[in-house]
Amino acid sequence: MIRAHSVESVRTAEAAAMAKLPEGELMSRAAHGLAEVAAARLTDVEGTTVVGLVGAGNNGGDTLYAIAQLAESGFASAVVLVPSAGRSGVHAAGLQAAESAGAVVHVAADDAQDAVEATAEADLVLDGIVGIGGQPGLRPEAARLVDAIDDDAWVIAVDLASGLDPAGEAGEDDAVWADETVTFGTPKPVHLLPAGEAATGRLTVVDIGIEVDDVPATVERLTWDDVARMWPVPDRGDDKYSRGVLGVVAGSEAYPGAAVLCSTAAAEAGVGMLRYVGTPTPVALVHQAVPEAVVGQGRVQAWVVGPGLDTEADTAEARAQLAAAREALASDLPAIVDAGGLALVEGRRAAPTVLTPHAGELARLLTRLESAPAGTDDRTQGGSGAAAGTPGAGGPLSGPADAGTEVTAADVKADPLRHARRLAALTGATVLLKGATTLVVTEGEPVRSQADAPPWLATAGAGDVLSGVIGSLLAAGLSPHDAASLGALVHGVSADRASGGGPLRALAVAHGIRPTVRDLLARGRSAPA
Ligand SMILES: NC(=O)C1=CN([C@@H]2O[C@H](COP(=O)(O)OP(=O)(O)OC[C@H]3O[C@@H](n4cnc5c(N)ncnc54)[C@H](O)[C@@H]3O)[C@@H](O)[C@H]2O)[C@@H](O)CC1
Ligand SMILES: [K+]
Repeated sequence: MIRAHSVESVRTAEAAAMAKLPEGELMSRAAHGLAEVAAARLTDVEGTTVVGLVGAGNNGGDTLYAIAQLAESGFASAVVLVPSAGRSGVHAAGLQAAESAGAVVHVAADDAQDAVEATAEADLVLDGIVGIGGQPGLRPEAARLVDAIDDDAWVIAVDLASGLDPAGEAGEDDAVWADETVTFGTPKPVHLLPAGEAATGRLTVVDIGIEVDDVPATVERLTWDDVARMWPVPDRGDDKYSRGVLGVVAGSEAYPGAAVLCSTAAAEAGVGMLRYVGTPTPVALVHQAVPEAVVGQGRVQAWVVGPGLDTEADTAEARAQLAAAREALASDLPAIVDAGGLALVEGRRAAPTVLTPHAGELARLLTRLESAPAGTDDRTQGGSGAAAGTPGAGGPLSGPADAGTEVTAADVKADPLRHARRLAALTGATVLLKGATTLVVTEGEPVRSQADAPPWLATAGAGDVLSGVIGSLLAAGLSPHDAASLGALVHGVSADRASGGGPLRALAVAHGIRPTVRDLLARGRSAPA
């Protein structure tokens, strides 16, 4: 698991480490690690010239010491001092070290053109304008230099790409776009969240000796090695019932394929037994594709409600299926609710719940639930009461200003984490927000952020497959938070393997789940203890 810590936690851990170490030791370790990565990349890109863009804080200090080391190693090295105060505005000892080692110093405030040219000529750029002390956005003097960076240059962000919000909450267009980020001690939230991940590029963490193992993370990412630890593996005493029976209420005459995709994925994920509830056409198709499925209601341990469900259909069979969906939602069993099922969500369920909207569905659901007058839904039923009867309240970022106003898909895309948190606060559910980076948000837990899938996965039916995988994990007893994030990981890896760099079909992703889980489990068995 990759764990990212808040700026506040990092500063506390740094202060504790600094108290035990000689002055300057942490910065020296950071700069040394940074210089080693920079030297390796200069060799990779057959470059000879490196320039460090140096801001006013310790991020600039790291950069100055790294440039000093690179200059001593024989690379043509320069620094561009960004602050308007020039030499007196940057880390003094770092500047002295860089100059003594032979680095050329350009002061942007004294000769802007000279600074721009030096930046444009570099094969490798170290972005040391701001780190965790930075406000989002770039000031004009910094932006001018960043614009001058050659398209072919390799850009290493020091700690984080300058201009990004270190917390990864606010999106920011005006930021450095790095090929790689070298961070210190632990990843920061910005590195793993949609607002910053793309501009972060490849992430390397340099160990500088700060202790964060016991500090709660703000953002987490499951990795391949977590699968063996978390996946429900049967033992000799298990039978199909003890392993988990999943009920699937999915598909319709209009969208029969969703039932096939969801049920196939659940079977591929190794569910103990599958009960399918649907209308005649999807029933016939599920029989063919998943002969082990049992049709009709019965005892289950968890439900999938909604893929391909047509809430407008008005035949007797469709009404019966819809009644089964409502019954499942009203039950005290874990449920994952997707697509058509989201229209049936009225507020809090008492039981563990995963909601899996895309941006448009999240927007519609928030708009509907937040505009519902207090007391008209079952929001108070068995919940913790944090948001009971008070639409929009309770979440750290949701407030009265948000309540009752229409939310659009564009709003959600611009600020996905905040909106996912709002829905989690409102429903008490785990919210899995689909996107290039999938967010899994549960109140009181670190956000899980998964980016395992190729863009080819943006294809019809992919969500039906995901809900089948997550449903099988809920039926096996995983928590909604673990089921959603582990499901997203395995779904993404299966998609990556099935794609192999080319087009992808949802059915191929579903059929890839079984070998993907097998290989990830085998990887866990062969990993050193
Ligand atoms: N504290 C420590 O012991 C360590 C800190 N390290 C480095 O120190 C960094 C944090 O240092 P600081 O707290 O000095 O903060 P920063 O270096 O991130 O920068 C803060 C300075 O930048 C200015 N600034 C803020 N936003 C700006 C913007 N948008 N554009 C231009 N200037 C802006 C502020 O006026 C302030 O002077 C970390 O990111 C890391 O690189 C490392 O050396 C490891 C050890
Ligand atoms: K930086």
